[in-house]
Amino acid sequence: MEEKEWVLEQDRLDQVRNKLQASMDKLEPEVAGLRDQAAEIRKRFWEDLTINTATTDDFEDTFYSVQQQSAMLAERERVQKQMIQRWKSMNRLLPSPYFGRIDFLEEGTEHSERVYIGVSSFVDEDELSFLIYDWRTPIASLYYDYSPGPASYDTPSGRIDGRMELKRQFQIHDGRIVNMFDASETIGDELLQQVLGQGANSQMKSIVSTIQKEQNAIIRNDHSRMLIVQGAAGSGKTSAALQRVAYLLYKNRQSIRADQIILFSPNPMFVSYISTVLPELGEENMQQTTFQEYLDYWLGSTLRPEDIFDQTEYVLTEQGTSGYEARVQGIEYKASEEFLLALQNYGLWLGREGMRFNSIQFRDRELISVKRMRDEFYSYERTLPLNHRISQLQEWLLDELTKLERAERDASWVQEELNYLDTDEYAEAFGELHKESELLDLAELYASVREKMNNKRRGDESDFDFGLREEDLLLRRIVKEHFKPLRKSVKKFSFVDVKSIYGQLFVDEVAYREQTNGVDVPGLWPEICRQTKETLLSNKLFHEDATPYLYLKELIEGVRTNTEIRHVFVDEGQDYSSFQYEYMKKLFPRARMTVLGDFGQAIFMQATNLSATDSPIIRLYGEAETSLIRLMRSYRSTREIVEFTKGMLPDGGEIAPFDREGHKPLLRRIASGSKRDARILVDIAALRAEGFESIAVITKTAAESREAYESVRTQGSEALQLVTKETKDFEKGVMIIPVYLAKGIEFDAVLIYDASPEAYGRDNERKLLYTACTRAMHRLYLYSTGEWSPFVHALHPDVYETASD
Ligand SMILES: Nc1ncnc2c1ncn2[C@@H]1O[C@H](COP(=O)(O)OP(=O)(O)OP(=O)(O)O)[C@@H](O)[C@H]1O
Repeated sequence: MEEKEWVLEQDRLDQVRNKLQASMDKLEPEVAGLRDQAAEIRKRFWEDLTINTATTDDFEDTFYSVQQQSAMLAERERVQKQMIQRWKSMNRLLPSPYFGRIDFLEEGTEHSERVYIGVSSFVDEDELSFLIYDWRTPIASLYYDYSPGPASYDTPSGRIDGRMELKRQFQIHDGRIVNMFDASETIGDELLQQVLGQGANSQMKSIVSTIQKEQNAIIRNDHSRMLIVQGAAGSGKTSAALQRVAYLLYKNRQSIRADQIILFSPNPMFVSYISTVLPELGEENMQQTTFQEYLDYWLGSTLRPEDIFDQTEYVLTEQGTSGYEARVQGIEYKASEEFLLALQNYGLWLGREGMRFNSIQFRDRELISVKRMRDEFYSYERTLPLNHRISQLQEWLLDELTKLERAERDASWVQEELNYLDTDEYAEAFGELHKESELLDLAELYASVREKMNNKRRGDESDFDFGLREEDLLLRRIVKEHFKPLRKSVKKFSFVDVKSIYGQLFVDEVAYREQTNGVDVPGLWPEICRQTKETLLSNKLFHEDATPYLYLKELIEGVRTNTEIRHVFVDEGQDYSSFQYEYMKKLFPRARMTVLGDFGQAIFMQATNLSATDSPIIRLYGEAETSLIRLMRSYRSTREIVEFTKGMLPDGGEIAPFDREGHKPLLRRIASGSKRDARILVDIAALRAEGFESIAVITKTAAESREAYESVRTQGSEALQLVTKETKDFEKGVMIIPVYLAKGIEFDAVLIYDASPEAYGRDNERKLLYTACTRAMHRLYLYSTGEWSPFVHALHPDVYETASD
C-alpha cells in the first residue's frame, strides 16, 4: 500500500486519539466528582433518616422523604454509571481505537461515508459525527458481510443499498498502525492468518476484528426463537456465541441486562476459560452454570445424583463387567424421546391410580395416613391436571394440620413442655409472642380502652384470668413451633413420595407397559430395573435418571419457571438429552434459545444430533421458529491437523480447514510404556523450546490421566498439572487431562497419550479420539506402544508422519 495512505491513516488515528484523550480528560473530574457526590448522598441518606411512626402523618412524611431521596440517588447513580461507562469505553479504545474501515456509497447519494469500526462508538464534539462506529451498529455489519462491490445492510427502518468502495483492516498497537491491509475477501486472510498463528491462551479471546460472514449471521440473528448452530470442531461456535451475547446486550440495552442471559457450560473449568471475553468487549458477563449444578441444587438435598463425568468414566472403563450392557442400554433409553413420552403417559396413569404418598408423622404418631391422602387425592375432579390436584391436596393438608394443631394443644406433652420453661424463657416467649402478633397487641389495647371507658377494673398479671390466657397463648406457641416443620415440608411437597413413584416404573415389564401405555422397552429391561431400584435404595441417582426424575417430579408438583431469563445459550449442545432440552424450555418460558454444538464430538451417551431432520431439538419450538446454521470451516487447527482429524469422521469430508500451514501430525510408535513416558517428556521439552506454552497430554479417561500423571512424574518431569473434574481454573502450562474435560478448550500442542486400538477401538470411541485431536492448534503427536487405533489406521498415510523409538 502506498506510503501516502499510511501517513494519512496514521494522521487520522492521531487525531482520533487526541480527541479521545481530550474527552477523557474532560470527563475525568466529572466522573470522580460524581462518584464522591453519590457516596455523600448515600451516607447522609442513612444518617438523616429516622423513621418517625408516631402518627400517620409523620409516617407519611418519612415515607415520602425516603422515596424522594432514593429516587434522587437512583437518578444520580444512573448518570454516574453512564459517565463512568463512557469513560471506560474511551479508555479501552485509546490504545487501538478501531480495526476496520469501509467506504460506503449509499444509493442516491454522491459522497461515500468513511466508517471506522471499533469495539465501541465514539462521537465527535459536535455530537453528530461518528469518529468510530461500534461493531454492533447496523452499518458495521457491512464490514463482516461484504467485500468491495454492491452491498447492503438492514436498519430498523429498512434495508439500505449501496456500494462498498473500500474495505481496510488495521492492526493498531499503542496508537501506532503496525499493519494495514486492503481486503478483497470478506475478512482478509492476512489478518486472520496472523491472529490464528498466535499461541493458545489460558483465556479465550474475542474475535471482534475478524468475525467471518457465516459467524456474523449467528451473532446478529434476531428472529429465531431457537437458533441451532452445528459447527465442526474449531469453527468458532463458542467465539460466535460470546460475540452474540455482546451484540444482544448492545442491541437491546434498554430491555435486557447481562444477568437475564444464561449460558450452560460443559464444566466449571470452561466457565473460567471464557470469562474474560465479554469484559474485553466492554460488557458484563452473563450468568453461567452447568446443568449438573442445577441437578445438584434441586435433587441434592434428598438424593445424590451422579455427574456426567462419572457416568462416562463408567461407560469407558467397565466394559465386560456384569450389568454393563444393561446399564448402557438404560442410559440410551432414559435419554430418549420414547422415555419422555412414557413419563408423560405415566403422569396420566398416576392421575387415575398408583400415586404414592408419605404419611405425615408427628412424635412417632401418624397424623395423616397415606390412605387418607390417597382417598382425598382421588376424590378430586379427574379431569384436572395432576399438579393442580396436588396443589389442592396440599391445601387440604395444610387445613388438616391447622385442625390437628388445635387439637394437639390438649396433649400432655405440651403441658410438660410448658412446665419445663424457666421464668426467663417464659417471659421472653411471652414478650416475643406479643411482639410477633400485632393483632394480639391491638386486641389487648382495645380491651384495656374499653375497660377504662366502662370504668371497669383492668385485669393485670396477677389476675387468675389473665394468667390462664397467658398460659393458653404459650401452649399455642409451643404446638405451633412443633408444627412449623410439618407445614414447611407440606409446602415443599414432601408428602409426595417421588422416589417410590419413580421407582415404581421399574418393577417389571408388564407393569411398565400398563403404566406408560405399552411403550417398547430395551431388551435388558429386568436388569435395568434392578440397577435403577438398587441405586434409588441407596439414595443415589444414576446420571441418566436425574433429569427424568426431576421432570417427573415437576409433572406432579408443578413446573418451576424462571421468567426473568431472556436468552439461554447452550454450548456443547450435542451433550444434552431431549429431556434436558424439554426441561430448559419449560424452565425458561420467556427465553430464546441458542444451541451450539457438534455431533462429531458427541462423546457422552445421551447425545442429541442437532441438525438431523428428525432432531428433537428442531421440534422443540417447531420448524417455523427455528433456524439452523452450519459452520464448516475450522479455524483452530492448521490445515495439516484438520486434514488428519476430518478423516476420522465418516462424514468429515465437508469440513474445510482455514489455510494455515504447519506440521503434519506425528505418530510415534514406542517399544514400552516407560519409554513412552520418557519420550513424552523429551517432546514436551522440545515443544516448549519452540515457544509453545500450552501443551496437553490427553487421555481417554480420568483413571488413565491419573496413571499417566504418576508414571510421567516418576520420569522426573517439570511442572505438570493433573486436571480433574474438580479443577476450577484453566491455567496455561503443561497438563494431563481426560478428553471429556478438554471439550471446548484448545492447546498449542496436543499429545495423545495412548492411540492404540485398546484405547480407541470401539465405534463409540471414534468421536473421543476426534475430539481429543481437534484440541490442537499447532502440533499434534500420537503415541502407541503397539498397533494404531483403527480410526488412525484407516487414514491416508499422506496426512501424517511416523517415527519409532
Ligand atoms: N473469526 C475468527 N477470527 C479469529 N479467530 C477465530 C475466528 N473464529 C474462530 N476463531 C478461533 O478458532 C478457535 C476455535 O474457536 P471456538 O473455540 O469458538 O470453536 P468451537 O467451534 O467452539 O470449537 P469446539 O467445538 O472444538 O469446541 C479459537 O481460537 C478462536 O479464537
